[in-house]
Amino acid sequence: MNALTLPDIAAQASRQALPLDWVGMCGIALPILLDNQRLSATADAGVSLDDGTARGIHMSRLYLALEMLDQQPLTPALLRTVLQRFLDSHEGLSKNAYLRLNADLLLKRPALVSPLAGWKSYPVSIEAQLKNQMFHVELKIDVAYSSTCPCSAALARQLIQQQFVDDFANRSLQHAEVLTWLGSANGIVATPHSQRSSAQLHVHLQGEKLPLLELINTVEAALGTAVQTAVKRADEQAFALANGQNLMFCEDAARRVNLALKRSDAINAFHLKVIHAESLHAHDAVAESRWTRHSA
Ligand SMILES: Nc1nc2c(ncn2[C@@H]2O[C@H](COP(=O)(O)OP(=O)(O)OP(=O)(O)O)[C@@H](O)[C@H]2O)c(=O)[nH]1
Repeated sequence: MNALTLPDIAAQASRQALPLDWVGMCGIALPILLDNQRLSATADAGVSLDDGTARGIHMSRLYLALEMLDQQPLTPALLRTVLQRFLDSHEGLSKNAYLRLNADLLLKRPALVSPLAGWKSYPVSIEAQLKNQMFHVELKIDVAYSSTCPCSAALARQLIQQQFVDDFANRSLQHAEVLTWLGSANGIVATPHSQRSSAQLHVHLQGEKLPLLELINTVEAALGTAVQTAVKRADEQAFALANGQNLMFCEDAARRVNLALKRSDAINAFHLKVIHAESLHAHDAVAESRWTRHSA
């Protein structure tokens, strides 16, 4: 069959002359090269349809422009090139172009004490747009960590003191006896609650890098008790100590991450949300913080 005989509905005039903000495809399977890894990603690719009289955009042209992404390491410059190709292939139809890539970054993380390591997955989303000829990139990353409630720790300590008074009242203290008591269930009659928590980062970037690893490391260092991978008992004990030295409310976590992100040159603005999935409640404790760099 001759290609010229194929009907082209997209080229027809629209019955309702109305521009659209975003038209494209969501969930396109795509391998991307990120931080020296080939990742299985999904892409949402779209353009604005500014010519309200045109029936449709040309989906295949967006789809084919994505081919560049499976051949070259992902950078802001490459994202911009892809978006420009979206617009070049829709001349007269579209002014704005959008691309969102979703993937799980896998990082090998060492154990705290033992010579072991394991893989940890970080959901990331990279959103780029070329809008009114302005290009910008945003990153979304989720970082899992552990948080122990400082209030619960103080309440537990009070109960342990009370137990000590009950067990040792009006007695002369013997070092060995106290040591044995400390190692018994009475020596830790109450434990503070801790929870798996999540820092959700939404970062507006500046510069020519996609600093995923740098951001994840910065946030994990600021929070202090990242979720672990391979764990032997020695690692679990080190983790218990780290948590005991790192008590935090969700407000503390949000402030720490805020201060750490502000120090990064790669960031122009951010919105962060920390979620402590409480074991005390069936609901979560949540704190959010926003910041924008004001250039001098
Ligand atoms: N615009 C549009 N296209 C759709 C939609 N759903 C499926 N498609 C199909 O996407 C396919 C690719 O469209 P085009 O990019 O215009 O394909 P083409 O006309 O062969 O390619 P060009 O010659 O480059 O325009 C067509 O077969 C459309 O039918 C939709 O909701 N909107």
